[in-house]
Amino acid sequence: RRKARNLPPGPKPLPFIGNAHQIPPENEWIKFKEWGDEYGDLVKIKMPGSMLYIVNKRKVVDELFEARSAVYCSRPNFIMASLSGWDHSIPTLPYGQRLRESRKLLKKGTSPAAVKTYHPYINRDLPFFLENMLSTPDKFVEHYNRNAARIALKIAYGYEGITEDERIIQGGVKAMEVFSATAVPGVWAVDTFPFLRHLPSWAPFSSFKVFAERCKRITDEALNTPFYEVKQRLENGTADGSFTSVMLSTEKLDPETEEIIKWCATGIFTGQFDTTTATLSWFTMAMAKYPDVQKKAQAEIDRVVGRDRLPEVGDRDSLPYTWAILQETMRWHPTVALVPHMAVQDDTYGGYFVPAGTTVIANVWAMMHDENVYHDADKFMPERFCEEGAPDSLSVVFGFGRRICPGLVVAQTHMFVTIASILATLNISKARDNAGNVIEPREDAKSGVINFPKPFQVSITPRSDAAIQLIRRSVEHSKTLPDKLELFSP
Ligand code: HEM
Repeated sequence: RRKARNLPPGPKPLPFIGNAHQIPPENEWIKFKEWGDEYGDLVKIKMPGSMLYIVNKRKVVDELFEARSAVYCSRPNFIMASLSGWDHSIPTLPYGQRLRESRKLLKKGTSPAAVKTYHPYINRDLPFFLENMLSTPDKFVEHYNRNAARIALKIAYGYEGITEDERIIQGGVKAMEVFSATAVPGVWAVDTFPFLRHLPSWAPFSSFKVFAERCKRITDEALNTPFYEVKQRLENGTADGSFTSVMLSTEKLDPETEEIIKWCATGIFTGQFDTTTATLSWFTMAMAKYPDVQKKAQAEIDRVVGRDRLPEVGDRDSLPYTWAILQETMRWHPTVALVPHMAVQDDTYGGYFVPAGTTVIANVWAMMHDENVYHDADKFMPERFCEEGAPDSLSVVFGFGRRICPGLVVAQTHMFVTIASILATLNISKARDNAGNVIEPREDAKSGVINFPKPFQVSITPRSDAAIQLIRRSVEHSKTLPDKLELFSP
């Protein structure tokens, strides 16, 4: 049937391995964009035993993932991720009742109204983060990670205090490493040939099972521990306000609903820290490479917020240039560069046949580097988002249609205020080696689901003595505030 229909063009495949040998292990979105320029709106790629379509243009993604969202709403097989303990995670769920219920429940804790109740906590936590940046600036990635993880842990499970959280954070970091390695479409043979999962662990070609079993132990420990601790605390009457405690107390509980709540909490916890850390890492690189942008944003913050207090979540509307920096960061190096959806029924686009079950990958990086939309796309220029009618990047980088990221409000809120606070108090510049030569940060991404830059060095210093005093005063003030989250009503 497929032969009889008109399939889109694509690079010439080899027998058995298809195009696998032509896909680079890193920055593959650049290659996909080149193929888009050569072959058109839909590019067909053959992988061993499966077929992927790549979409590089926003108008096509709008047409498929937004206007025909009911068709392009599922996910490809993530059997390897599933065997590794991520079997009910929301991002890998196929479209269906379970996904709808999960998203409905998750929305109660991530809606704009719920996120408003997190503002005081996010504002309270920032001075501690800035203090860490002052004392060990070289560990900036770790500080981003810890700050995001603490906020995510607070929202998801209500944990308190840095030291207490550390063991849970370490577990979450490891679980996310497992996710990033196992949830990449087309990489694991078992995702293409599901029967392989039934091989016994000692059989030839089944080393993936031994790896998956090891991963599953890490994932189970990381994701079950915080959830069951909240349950225990609820029973003891000592649980703090959190998504999990609110949901376990207000939903009509049966084992399935409880399981859904557990995976929603996992979605909040693990959805936040890697994505935020990756985005803020690219922001840091941008500030080092583009000092004029940094100065302009600092001038805006000094003018609007002054130097006597830190920026807060509520300042967002009065800081359009700083907001444009967030938009430009997410355009320059989108956090999730490739977004896979799966068609649940046969479809056609531009005369080409899309069989049910085809994985269609939206190349967000290509859309954000389309020269017809964003001139000098490789350059970091927040000004482009200050112009009248500028095409929005935030409506693309968080995904599409029925699978759009449920955490986008909390993510944008947290990242914005973090960026504004850094700019208010710190200077970021290029690092120098021992001989005094400038070290140019390289725009290289690691491989994986989340687009992290490879490790790079910058210099982070306080803007002034007054900025150091402001951070110290704010830390003291934060210590007087409760390390608790206000409860949202579901
Ligand atoms: C920089 C921050 C973030 C970025 C760039 C981001 C981006 C994305 C993208 C592109 C998707 C896939 C959407 C699609 O398939 O069309 C997604 C899904 C998801 N995100 Fe986020 N995200 C971020 C933060 C968060 C946060 C803070 C949470 C939790 C509160 C979260 C939870 C989720 C969940 C649960 C899904 C799966 C949704 C589904 O498959 O139906 N994300 N995110």
